[in-house]
Amino acid sequence: MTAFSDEAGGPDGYRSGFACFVGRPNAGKSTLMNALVGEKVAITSSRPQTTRHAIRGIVHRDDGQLVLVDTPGLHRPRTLLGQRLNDLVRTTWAEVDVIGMCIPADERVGPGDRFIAGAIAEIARTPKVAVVTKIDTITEAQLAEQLSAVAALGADAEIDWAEVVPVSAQTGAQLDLLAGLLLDQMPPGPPLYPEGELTDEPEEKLVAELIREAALEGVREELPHSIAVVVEEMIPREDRPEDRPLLDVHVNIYVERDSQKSIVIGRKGARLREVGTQARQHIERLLGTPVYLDLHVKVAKDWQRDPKKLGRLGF
Ligand SMILES: Nc1nc2c(ncn2[C@@H]2O[C@H](COP(=O)(O)OP(=O)(O)OP(=O)(O)O)[C@@H](O)[C@H]2O)c(=O)[nH]1
Repeated sequence: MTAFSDEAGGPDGYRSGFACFVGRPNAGKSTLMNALVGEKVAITSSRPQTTRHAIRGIVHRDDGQLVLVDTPGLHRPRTLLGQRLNDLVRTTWAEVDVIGMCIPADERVGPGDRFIAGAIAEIARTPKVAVVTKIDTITEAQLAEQLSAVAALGADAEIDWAEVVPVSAQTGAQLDLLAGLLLDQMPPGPPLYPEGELTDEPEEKLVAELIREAALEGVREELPHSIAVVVEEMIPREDRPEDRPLLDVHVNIYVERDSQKSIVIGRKGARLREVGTQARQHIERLLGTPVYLDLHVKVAKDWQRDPKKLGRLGF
């Protein structure tokens, strides 16, 4: 008997993978994730990113590792960026190993829940667990009723719930059970995040994309493909109080010509400031942390035609 299985390279019976929680506003997602992880983990204080998703926290157990990732909310998309964010939400859903849908015990199942159930139903291959939250607020009889409403919600959306689990993040009831059931949906494998190991490049690409979108907004005609965005550095600001982290994000925006540089910067820098404000909000939403965004506009002459420059710009 060896301590590690051959195929997976992890300890025997050990599972690991990604989970995300969805649910309408106020469903108790954040409270649940914090309770599962045990303590508030600011994304900047531990940034073991190997996916492009913001990691909310990691549940370490003897039998496995559960990585909880954050998704921004699904919106009615009004802009291209909004559309992007929705795509991002769906991409996250499709890439995790299990989706937990939170439904509060103390509110009737409604249109908001049906909208989300319909959307996750489209992610056909990913197992879905229904989590009835805040059960400390209701009686057993009410819980029984809510459980049948949740079963009906699944049936209507053609979701086959892998599990339906009532929990309370407040009292801690059934949290351990939930973690175990989520872990059951994970593939066998070694821990995904050995402590201290970081590779956050893919996340930086995503941040770069958000900035590029914001920079192109309104000037797409003038500089269709002439903008490249490179995130030079993302580092947590030192000497910040633990509950008030700040992530410094240093970014270069490359254009091909001086004339394009002035377009991006705008009159007295007004446009660039606007781009920064807009992009920062989206980045903060994505990463779940306050961000200081430092944007510089540089000219890389004809970068689109220069293979060396293209390489440096990440193409
Ligand atoms: N009694 C009780 N209240 C809870 C529980 N979990 C969450 N709440 C409360 O429900 C409210 C919403 O919880 P959140 O965790 O912020 O919900 P959310 O789904 O993350 O909300 P959004 O960020 O708006 O999407 C908060 O006031 C919580 O304190 C629980 O288990 N029991």
